[in-house]
Amino acid sequence: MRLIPLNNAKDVGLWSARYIADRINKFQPTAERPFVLGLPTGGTPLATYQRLIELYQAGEVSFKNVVTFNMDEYVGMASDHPESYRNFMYNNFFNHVDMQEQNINLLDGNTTDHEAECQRYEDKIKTYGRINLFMGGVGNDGHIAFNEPASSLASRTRIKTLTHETRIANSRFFDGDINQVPKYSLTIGVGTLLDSEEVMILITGHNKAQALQAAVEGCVNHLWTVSALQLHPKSMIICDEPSTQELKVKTVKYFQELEAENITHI
Ligand SMILES: N[C@@H]1[C@@H](O)[C@H](O)[C@@H](COP(=O)(O)O)O[C@@H]1O
Repeated sequence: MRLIPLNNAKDVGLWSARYIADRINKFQPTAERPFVLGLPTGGTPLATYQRLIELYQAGEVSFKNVVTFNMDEYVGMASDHPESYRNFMYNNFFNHVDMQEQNINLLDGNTTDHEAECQRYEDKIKTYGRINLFMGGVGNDGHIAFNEPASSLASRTRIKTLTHETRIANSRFFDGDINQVPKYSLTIGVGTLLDSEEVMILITGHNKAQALQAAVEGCVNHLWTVSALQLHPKSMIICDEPSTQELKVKTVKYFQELEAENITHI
């Protein structure tokens, strides 16, 4: 695992956007051979999306031959609801770059057959071989996508019940009213994420400090699904200073020194 400790959330956005743009450009995607990018929602990746839009406007990257798969979606929320993850993605990213509509993949949380919808998603990913780079965030309780504590680390795309803690955390997007937060989601599984060629997780803010510690210093454990990154051959966490509060000074120093020496360490 590579850990990139940066100063603040803005730097996390700048660094991660530059990394994504460089990966796309190096890949030289074409219509026949697109770059496949996994994407999250949430407050954390907003700075990354903003910076990616700026890079696109500056002509430094194009998304014309990029295919995207989003991590998750609420169940039973109208697709035009301002807080649906579909809307979030169009408002904060897709509408501002040259993504092609047919290259955008989102889970449909309004289907009557959740199992078939999740299988469709898994099958669609397989038609591209695998996801080249999956970007993600993390919940306060260490969940990736909506893989809540005690999710199987071999799980695939499926319906999940959201924990009370996650619903409280996400109620900030619903006028602080937990009753408006959906109870279920469709989410890629931990196994789906681990199948990607590369995984990049963004972690910012002191409220994510325990999750970061579990991911880096803890054992692989289904109670902190982000810890499954330790099983991935090419995973990376980009974090800010407040989120490192629970890490040992020695741990942070170790990773800072690796980055200073520019060693790509996995
Ligand atoms: N399903 C999403 C996750 O993908 C996201 O990582 C998490 C943290 O979001 P934020 O970045 O807003 O803290 O929120 C939700 O639970």
